[in-house]
Amino acid sequence: MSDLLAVDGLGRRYGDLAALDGVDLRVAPGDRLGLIGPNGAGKSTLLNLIAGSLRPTSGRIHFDGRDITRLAPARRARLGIGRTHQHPAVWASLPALDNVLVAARLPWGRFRAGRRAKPREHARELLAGVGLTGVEQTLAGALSHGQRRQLELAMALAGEPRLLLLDEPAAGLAPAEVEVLASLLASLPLTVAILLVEHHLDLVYGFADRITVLHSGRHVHTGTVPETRSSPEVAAAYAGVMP
Ligand SMILES: Nc1ncnc2c1ncn2[C@@H]1O[C@H](COP(=O)(O)OP(=O)(O)OP(=O)(O)O)[C@@H](O)[C@H]1O
Repeated sequence: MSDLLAVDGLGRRYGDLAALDGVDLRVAPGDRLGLIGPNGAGKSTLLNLIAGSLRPTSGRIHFDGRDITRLAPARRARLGIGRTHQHPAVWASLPALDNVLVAARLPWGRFRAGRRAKPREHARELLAGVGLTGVEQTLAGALSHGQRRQLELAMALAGEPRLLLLDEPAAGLAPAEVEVLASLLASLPLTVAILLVEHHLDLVYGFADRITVLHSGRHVHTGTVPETRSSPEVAAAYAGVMP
């Protein structure tokens, strides 16, 4: 199958520090790719470069065959790249339902979900799909941290992305909430490819078809879950003994 996302030689420097150093990555439609690595490995940098909130200092990014390296984040979103953040980005003073409605009408949603005949019904369905029923009129700021994560996921899905970038969705969740998240991720449709950045390795191993490992800004491994579990390079990266 042809690539949905192709990342070639991607790099980002901060002065002398290479936060990301010549990384290649491929994501096919419907892929479930886990992106792991110890703290400071460059995972969020790679995700932000793909989303467009950060500009690379080297390399190219293609989405659906189009060079998006210099495109603004909203234009990438309109092409079908959705994301969630390490700290859920929701409008705290708006009810949960309105958060989804607004997300569906933003520039990237206008030509997709925002065109739906019954937007409120659709927004309710999206909330139910992420396990949020009965809190439609609750202000997002009054939701628990786990619920805000679920809400942000519904908001990202409102844009009907073809690629969804998830930045540490399990961070700050209680074990029971991680289980809810795992079933939620498993229920997402294969029309959306998912790139999951996560420190919760059991969650990644249960979810991903393939796993890419970064260390000190460099790609050290891509393989299946069993290959990743038994990789000496991965063990070394986590032991902090990679050169
Ligand atoms: N704005 C910045 N200025 C300087 N250095 C930065 C900046 N952002 C990131 N870095 C550095 O780039 C490297 C990669 O950071 P990044 O946040 O991508 O890692 P990560 O794998 O996501 O880490 P974590 O798992 O801790 O979130 C780190 O050494 C980090 O300190």
